Amino acid sequence: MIYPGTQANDFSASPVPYTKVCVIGAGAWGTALASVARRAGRETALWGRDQATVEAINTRRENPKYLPGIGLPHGICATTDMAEALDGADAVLLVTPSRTLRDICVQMQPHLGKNVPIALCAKGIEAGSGYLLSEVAAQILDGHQIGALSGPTFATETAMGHLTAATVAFQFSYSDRLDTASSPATRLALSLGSEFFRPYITDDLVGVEVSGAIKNVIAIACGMITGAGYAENTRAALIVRGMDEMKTLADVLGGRRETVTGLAGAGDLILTCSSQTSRNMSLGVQLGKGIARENCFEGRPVVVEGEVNSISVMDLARRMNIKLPICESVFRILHQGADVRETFADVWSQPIEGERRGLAISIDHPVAIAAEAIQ
Ligand SMILES: NC(=O)C1=CN([C@@H]2O[C@H](COP(=O)(O)OP(=O)(O)OC[C@H]3O[C@@H](n4cnc5c(N)ncnc54)[C@H](OP(=O)(O)O)[C@@H]3O)[C@@H](O)[C@H]2O)C=CC1
Ligand SMILES: O=C(CO)COP(=O)(O)O
Repeated sequence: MIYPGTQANDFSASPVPYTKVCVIGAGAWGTALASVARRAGRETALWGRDQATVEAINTRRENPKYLPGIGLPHGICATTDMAEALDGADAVLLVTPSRTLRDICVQMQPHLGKNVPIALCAKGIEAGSGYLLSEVAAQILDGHQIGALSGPTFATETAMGHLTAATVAFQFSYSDRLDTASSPATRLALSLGSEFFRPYITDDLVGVEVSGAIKNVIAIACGMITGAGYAENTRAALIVRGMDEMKTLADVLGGRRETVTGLAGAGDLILTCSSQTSRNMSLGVQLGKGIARENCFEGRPVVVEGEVNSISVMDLARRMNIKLPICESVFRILHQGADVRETFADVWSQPIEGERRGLAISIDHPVAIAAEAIQ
């Protein structure tokens, strides 16, 4: 039955998969996504700046630097030549860390085919400007549709072929079935989907990007309280209140709260706030135990997006005049030398408020009332 105001799927307007997917960035996630594209049957190019890594991928089907010991599928063409990688590509996945995005877009721009869509796979907000990554890319790559791919996706697991789901977000209209079929979200989902990888689609790019940027900061917070000896109840509370911070930022930037409850928000929080495979959670645990930053990860440089993004998220929150207490705590501990236990105790004793923000409830916390009564 078709209900009034709804439309049946129009299978006559079938989406067409892309022919050649180019992945920019041969780190852990870029290499895993190249495997996803290849396993889905796409012609797949992988651009990396490190000659030794590129050679190892082409000759040994392994990325020894970022995914040691994990076999890659046949047929990924890795190269250090940006022009060669992008030649003939009709879809691009951009997978270098968020701080490199502006530079990489500038490098890509002369070699991109007309109208080729770009899905951003890094998680973050630009430092200094407070722009979403899609805003940065749109400033440089005029004429290209910009979207995102995000979700609960540890690169090692995806590369090994463990079942993984993610969200592909490009702006389009759900109400127009032709638009839906031709949207890059639909076409990219079709291009990457396989028995190992299940993409979902959405038009809420802002909700997906905000979720990805904040979840890394919340994962650091969960690591910090775990390392400092708090229990599971506390971590669960932080995950859910962290999700509220995502909803609040998504709301003011024009995203949808419901997106935050999906794979890119709740899904990624559940994954990265529960496992020390997450670099963000792992950094938090080490800091919570009192290990100095320079000694975390045994001194190896490791991309921890939440570390720098705690600064950009707070800059954006101040500009939008909203409060994000957990993100602010992480910022104060990481960048202002605040103490882990004192900072989270402070969050815990804030005035009691409605679980959904905006409700007109604000009463002193019982801890504060009890302290006053004793005096
Ligand atoms: N790893 C994961 O499980 C997931 C990661 N992500 C996101 O993907 C993004 C990339 O992370 P990930 O792949 O894990 O990072 P890695 O640390 O594994 O790899 C980073 C890659 O970026 C390259 N790189 C660094 N700086 C530059 C630069 N200035 N110009 C060009 N290339 C550069 C590195 O090259 P080189 O080796 O030469 O330094 C390396 O290939 C992050 O935003 C992360 O949050 C998202 C989902 C899952
Ligand atoms: O984003 C990720 C999984 O979805 C990877 O998380 P980390 O960067 O914390 O390792």
